[in-house]
Amino acid sequence: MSNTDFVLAVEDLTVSFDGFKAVDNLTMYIDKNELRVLVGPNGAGKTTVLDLICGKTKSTGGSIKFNNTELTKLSEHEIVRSGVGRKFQNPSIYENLTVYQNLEVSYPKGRGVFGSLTFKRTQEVEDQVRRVAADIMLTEFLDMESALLSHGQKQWLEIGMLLMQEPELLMLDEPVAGMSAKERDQTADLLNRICQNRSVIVIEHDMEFVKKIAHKVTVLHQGKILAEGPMEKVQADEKVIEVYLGH
Ligand SMILES: Nc1ncnc2c1ncn2[C@@H]1O[C@H](COP(=O)(O)OP(=O)(O)OP(=O)(O)O)[C@@H](O)[C@H]1O
Repeated sequence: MSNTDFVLAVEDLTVSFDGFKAVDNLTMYIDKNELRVLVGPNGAGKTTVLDLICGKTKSTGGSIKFNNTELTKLSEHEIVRSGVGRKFQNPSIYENLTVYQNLEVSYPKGRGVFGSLTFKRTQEVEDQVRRVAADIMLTEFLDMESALLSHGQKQWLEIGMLLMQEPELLMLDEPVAGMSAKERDQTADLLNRICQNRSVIVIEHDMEFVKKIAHKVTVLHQGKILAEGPMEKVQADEKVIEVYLGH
């Protein structure tokens, strides 16, 4: 495959589990600073696509290029180090640590030219913690034990822990599940802010929320792309209404 200007180029990606193709010859391109939403009925293959990109599941065929580096040959750890962050549905924060400490422990080790100068490094980490805390709306809560945060704030904290690593591609699986209407709106603002300097892929079922965030929507069905494009176009697509939106 040739090189592209896309941050992520997925081409002919396939994975089969005992002969069942959960992802079937999928081709999809994500731009720099694009926020793409994956939608589709249960079992369409959305989670499996993210699992393939982050290396949790190995593909049977096809290619995944991130900044023109082939990911399908790398380990999960190497994929994280190359700049891909993934958030699963359930928050995995350290409940007994403060918000500050959760962010601090997520700062990549061995980063930065001041590695040997402790005070400079400390300042570097502190600056990054404060920047991220502002992004995730938790500046006022930095000293609070994380167990005391609301469900929505815990989700934001986990996004913040990923942002500490400054990923160039961030993937989120149903980030607003269980959130209040207000928290959903705040999360939409948060995602619109953070995709200004990275690409983001979100799996989401809540179409009102999708409308607020999506630059483009990819509709998956039986491991294949049923439709792709701006929300208005996808929403008006007969096939999409039939297999997904009509329900
Ligand atoms: N490791 C696995 N082994 C066998 N089958 C799997 C595996 N992972 C996923 N599948 C199957 O692949 C299909 C796609 O699953 P996937 O979880 O990707 O769908 P989804 O679109 O994310 O659905 P949902 O909206 O329900 O999360 C399902 O039929 C699922 O049972």
